Amino acid sequence: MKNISPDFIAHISQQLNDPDALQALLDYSQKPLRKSIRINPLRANKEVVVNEWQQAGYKLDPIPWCDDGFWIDETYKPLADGFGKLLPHLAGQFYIQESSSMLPVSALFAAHPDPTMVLDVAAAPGSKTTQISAAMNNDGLVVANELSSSRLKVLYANLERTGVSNTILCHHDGRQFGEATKQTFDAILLDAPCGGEGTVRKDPEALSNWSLASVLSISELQKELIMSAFNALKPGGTLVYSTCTLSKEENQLVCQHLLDTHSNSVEIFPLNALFAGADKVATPEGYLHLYPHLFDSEGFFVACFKKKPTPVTDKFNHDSALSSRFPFSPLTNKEYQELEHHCAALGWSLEPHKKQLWKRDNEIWYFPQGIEKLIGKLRMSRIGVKLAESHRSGYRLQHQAATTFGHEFKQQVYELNSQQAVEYYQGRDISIEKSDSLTKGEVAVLYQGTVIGLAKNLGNKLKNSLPRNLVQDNPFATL
Ligand SMILES: C[S@@+](CC[C@H](N)C(=O)[O-])C[C@H]1O[C@@H](n2cnc3c(N)ncnc32)[C@H](O)[C@@H]1O
Repeated sequence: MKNISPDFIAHISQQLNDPDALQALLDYSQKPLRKSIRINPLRANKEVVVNEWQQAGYKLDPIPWCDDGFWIDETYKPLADGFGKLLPHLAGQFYIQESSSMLPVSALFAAHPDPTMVLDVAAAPGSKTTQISAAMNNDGLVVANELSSSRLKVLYANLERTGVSNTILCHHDGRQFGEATKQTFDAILLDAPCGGEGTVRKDPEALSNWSLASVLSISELQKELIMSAFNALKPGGTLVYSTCTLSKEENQLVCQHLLDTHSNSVEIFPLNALFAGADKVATPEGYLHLYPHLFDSEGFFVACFKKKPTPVTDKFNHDSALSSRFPFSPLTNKEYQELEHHCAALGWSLEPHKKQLWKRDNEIWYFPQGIEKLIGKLRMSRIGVKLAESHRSGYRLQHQAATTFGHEFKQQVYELNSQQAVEYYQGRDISIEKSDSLTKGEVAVLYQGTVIGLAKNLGNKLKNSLPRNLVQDNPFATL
């Protein structure tokens, strides 16, 4: 039995104003949450992954608001705990993501189908950043920001695992963007820090210490964050505000604060028709307010706004730069040609990426398109993908070069079977039959057609090049 504070029940009962809905909410709060995944088109083919799950005895039910999202029907076979250690998950073929959490990004792309510069204000652990990058097919640029340093590391690990290459990681307070990068982004997601009232099915203690004082206090932060995000939006841009909480104080009233303050320049983009059945959870304003019992999910709130395309009077006069240091420079022609020559051994042409290659000391990096517009404005913790390091003996490709661009390699690729892939993730070398199609040196290793990393072909074995921090204790191959 979940421990739900009577103060919360009294508060939400007033807002719901419907005894049957309250009872349904309390009943569903006691039920375990059904699990869901989002297939990652950057690393996998949807049909192949769905087929794999079906072969393993699971039914996957499509989530109506996300083309790549599925609920896992465990009726016939319960899922093992820790299925994050499953090879296709380690390979980034899917992301374990609660169904309602897929909604904000769907709303953002419905309102703004082709953004080139996106800001994710509160991004860790990265379920929505990875969803955004997948929807952009890794093109354009996403600033993924997170205030907490420990959560920033998890965010980076998830971007790395899922083959995302178009992000800049930042570690700012989200309230700084409005001044540092005013009118810069086509689209902004503010998946705000919140009271988490909608998460009780997953976290039994989420509602045990509820207090109105803490709801009101966090709503002040949310108001500052939404105002800052709106200022960072280009005219004509789209802002999505979302939370996993239920009280109006953290949802509708935060949105109302934006509407009241910017009444001349903001309009609501209604979400009533976002997916079949959306009207069932739509508020009179056109926001979506999912109580857990309505779609058998977590509780969630999503609102979408457009900044009117007319010029707006801006109360800020100057961008207030958060950094001026940028220790990178573009590659010289000679450096580019040397690296191109090295990559040719893998049948990989760097030509399409030429303008996005930068260097710092002996490191070569691939940066997202549009980075120039942000240089000097933000302190960037990590940009794009580290491709290679130069050493006296020549270049050495890095793990992420393979996981991000490995699908472009035409030679020196080796498909591992399940047992070999398990050994690869355990950090072990892999014995192979001598292969005529491989020369000695760098090889990209694949699992189920997805490049999972690099190895060095020594003839009868592949020497493992998986970075130490990615080595796993108990990876497993079958569901
Ligand atoms: C709801 S979670 C974000 C979940 C994430 N969008 C996802 O889908 O994986 C909110 C995040 O906001 C971060 N946060 C809290 N205060 C912040 C602030 N002032 N600026 C930026 N991020 C903040 C928290 O550390 C937390 O990671």
